[in-house]
Amino acid sequence: MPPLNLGNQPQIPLNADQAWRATAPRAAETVLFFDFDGTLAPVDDDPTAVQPAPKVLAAIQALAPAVQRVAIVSARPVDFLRDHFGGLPGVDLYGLYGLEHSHSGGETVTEPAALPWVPTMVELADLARAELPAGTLTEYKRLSVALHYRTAPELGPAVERWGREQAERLGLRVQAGRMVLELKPPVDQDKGRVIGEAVKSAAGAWYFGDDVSDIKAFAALRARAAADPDFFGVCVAVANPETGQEVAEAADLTIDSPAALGDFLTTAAHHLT
Ligand SMILES: O=P(O)(O)OC[C@H]1O[C@H](O[C@H]2O[C@H](CO)[C@@H](O)[C@H](O)[C@H]2O)[C@H](O)[C@@H](O)[C@@H]1O
Repeated sequence: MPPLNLGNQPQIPLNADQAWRATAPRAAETVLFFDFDGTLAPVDDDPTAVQPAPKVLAAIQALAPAVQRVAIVSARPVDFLRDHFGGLPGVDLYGLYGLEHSHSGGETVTEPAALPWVPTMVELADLARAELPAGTLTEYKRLSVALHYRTAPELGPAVERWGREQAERLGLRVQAGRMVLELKPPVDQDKGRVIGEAVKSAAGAWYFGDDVSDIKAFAALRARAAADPDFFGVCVAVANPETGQEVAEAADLTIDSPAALGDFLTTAAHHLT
């Protein structure tokens, strides 16, 4: 396991085992955050077909009682996340980059400032299906629209151009991702803000992610650690051929794949339970 670059935290580089040992005494005040696609679940051409990697659900179930909170922080809607994690007690769900959230199986709360944008997203999804070339996939998510080109990468530049023009026309924000461009309401919410808020009362946190939107979450952990030398934060990248290098450069540690993350979390459960 490569050494961790923990920035302003411990004075010596740690490997993953040492980082879990450093987490153990503060486990009850530590939050474990996970991105979903590409992190907990391997990428698939069909966004509706993905499932968490083997061992992931069992490891999260084992870890949840040992830590302050487990939270999934995703661009997917909360309903989608609930279908995959709803049966796990004590897991909080943040969907649509935090525009929706549900805590410990409770009702889904939507950011009120985003709600007026639902009709715009309906219109945008219809237009995308009508105007974008065959081979692209339009994913309507109520408060955002994702324009996919994974099965036709050569269409990426055209999709990017069309999406950015529509964002300009409709006053939306864009979020680039892995073979996808996403259009979102102009509301100040993202994974960094979710994490910044959620770690206020924590003594430590781990964040696992694979995409550029996860780098803001890493930055939020770094900011929390910079403000409090006792806070122990670890940023973990999950490798991939698209955004992997950029995300790994921002992380303390890189894991090979969602399947390898299943093994990694299973080992972590032995450290914390
Ligand atoms: O924040 P995340 O949980 O990582 O969600 C990011 C996007 O994930 C999904 O798209 C990605 O995964 C798909 C399924 O493996 C894949 O086909 C696609 O190419 C990836 O970009 C999801 O469909 C998007 O809505 C999310 O924005």
